[in-house]
Amino acid sequence: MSAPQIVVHRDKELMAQAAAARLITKIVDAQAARGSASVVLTGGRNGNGLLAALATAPARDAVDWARLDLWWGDERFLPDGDPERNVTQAREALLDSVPLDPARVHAMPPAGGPYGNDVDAAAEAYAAELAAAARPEDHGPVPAFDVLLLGVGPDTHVASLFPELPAVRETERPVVGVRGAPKPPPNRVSLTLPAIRAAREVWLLAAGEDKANAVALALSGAGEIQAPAAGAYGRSRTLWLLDAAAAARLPRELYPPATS
Ligand SMILES: O=C1O[C@H](COP(=O)(O)O)[C@@H](O)[C@H](O)[C@H]1O
Repeated sequence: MSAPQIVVHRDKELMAQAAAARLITKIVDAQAARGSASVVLTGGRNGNGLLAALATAPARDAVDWARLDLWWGDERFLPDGDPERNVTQAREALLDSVPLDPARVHAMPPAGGPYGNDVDAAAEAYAAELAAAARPEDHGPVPAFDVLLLGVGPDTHVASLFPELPAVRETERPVVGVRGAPKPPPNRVSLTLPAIRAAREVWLLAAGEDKANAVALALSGAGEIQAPAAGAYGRSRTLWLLDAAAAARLPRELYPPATS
């Protein structure tokens, strides 16, 4: 478990640009060290903002896109191509404009696809895909992702792990089907906290005043069942990337005065 580090930027645009620059460096370093890199994407406003910033970042061509595995932390269980699917939004923000290897883009199964409307079967299939990619040195059923991105919801949810719902209590399976999510759509597929914690680095993104209470709660000792974001951490690093509005209710002593 790594203790959270907090970085606060002036506004959400700067936060997205700085996070994109940080991610480029991390991917390039991982590719230099291990030949390829793996990143878990998130949906939501801040995750898509980061991808859009990456699409226009001057250094984006430093990444060898063909040697990058992309996974998702969660997906809205909707038909393929639905505009509300996280993968659809990621394609629009970035993925369609870079030369990825399609075999390394690991989207979660859609509703109405090979698993029909069975969200549990879709979750099991994604768990099997992750297990097939895990190497012995990863010591678990999922790869040791280089970076796992998470948006933080106003209710402290991360991926599709919502406060008090069964998915956030899961301690064995790496991927679960979610029903009855309080944010539409109700059916989702999500990595669980154990799978999230397999990542080398977990980066949590939050911008805007509607996230201020969630950020303060998660970073002030709340339990992960009540505040799922509090249970999201990486093996070697946990980074909270915030804008000033989202950090507004954090005790000032929790982060250095830097912020640009
Ligand atoms: O529905 C979802 O919401 C969260 C947070 O989204 P935001 O727009 O409030 O930042 C997101 O992280 C998750 O991937 C997505 O499915």
